[in-house]
Amino acid sequence: MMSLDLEKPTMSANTTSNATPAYSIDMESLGRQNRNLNMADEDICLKTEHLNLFYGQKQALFDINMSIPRKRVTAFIGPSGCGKSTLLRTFNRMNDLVDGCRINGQILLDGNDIFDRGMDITNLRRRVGMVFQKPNPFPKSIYENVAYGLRLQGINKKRILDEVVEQSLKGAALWDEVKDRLHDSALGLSGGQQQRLVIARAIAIEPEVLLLDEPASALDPISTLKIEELIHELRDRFTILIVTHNMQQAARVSDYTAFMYLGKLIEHGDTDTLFTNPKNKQTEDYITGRYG
Ligand SMILES: Nc1ncnc2c1ncn2[C@@H]1O[C@H](COP(=O)(O)OP(=O)(O)OP(=O)(O)O)[C@@H](O)[C@H]1O
Repeated sequence: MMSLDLEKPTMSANTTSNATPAYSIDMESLGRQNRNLNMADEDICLKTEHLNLFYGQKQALFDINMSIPRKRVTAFIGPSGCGKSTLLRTFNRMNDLVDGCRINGQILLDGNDIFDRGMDITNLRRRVGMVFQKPNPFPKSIYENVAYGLRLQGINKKRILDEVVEQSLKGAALWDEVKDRLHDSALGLSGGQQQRLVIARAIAIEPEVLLLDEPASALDPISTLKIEELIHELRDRFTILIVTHNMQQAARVSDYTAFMYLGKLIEHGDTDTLFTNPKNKQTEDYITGRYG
């Protein structure tokens, strides 16, 4: 069982410059296991190369170069406005929908540039699913929410839909709670259930990558815990990228963590090392609560 300490991370009282930093995250108490990961051994799913992003005149991302390993959980942390959500949204080209947004550089998904002219955006978004902060089920039944992506692909056979709906709801740890009311409106579910439904809808079409933009920040602590447990269960099937304001959550759920500051990627490494032995002073200042 993971720790349920979901409050804002405790900030360090020990901020004198020469003292041993008192890290605000106690990795041992989080109950996570050190997985001894090494980026050099990983199979890379996504890679950014010299990625810059501008909203009009304002540059929001600066020369981001990072490799994201397949079937691992990567957390993005950093102070408000540092570009976490912006970066997350570039991976399925959601920023294309923002007026005046301009991008240069590359993002490679399985080695292919997602900005290539030949890239089919609908197919990209099928391969790279996204879940937002606020649960957004469609005003349809629970069943139809999960079946939605398959129906879009022209799959209407009841036997197949039934099977995928059941497997996806089980995969999202929601089946037991809804199996007797699959044809009721999804809007009647609690916020936490709605968020798991949205995750079921996302995984029903078997994406390679799941982008989670603060998926638990609108939820109560118990629902938050369920989402975190779900991320643990899904990590073997999908490459998961999660933006979170909560450092403890990042430390609990992720294999790798990326720390961003003012639109730059400051440090990216395995979560155990980043939270216990950061290489960069700015990362250390952030995780010891000196700013943010
Ligand atoms: N649609 C937009 N148009 C113009 N500027 C934007 C837009 N979206 C974000 N920005 C700006 O880009 C910068 C990065 O914002 P972003 O939301 O990516 O940061 P964040 O780290 O996710 O912040 P938070 O933790 O507060 O959600 C901010 O300065 C923000 O004001």
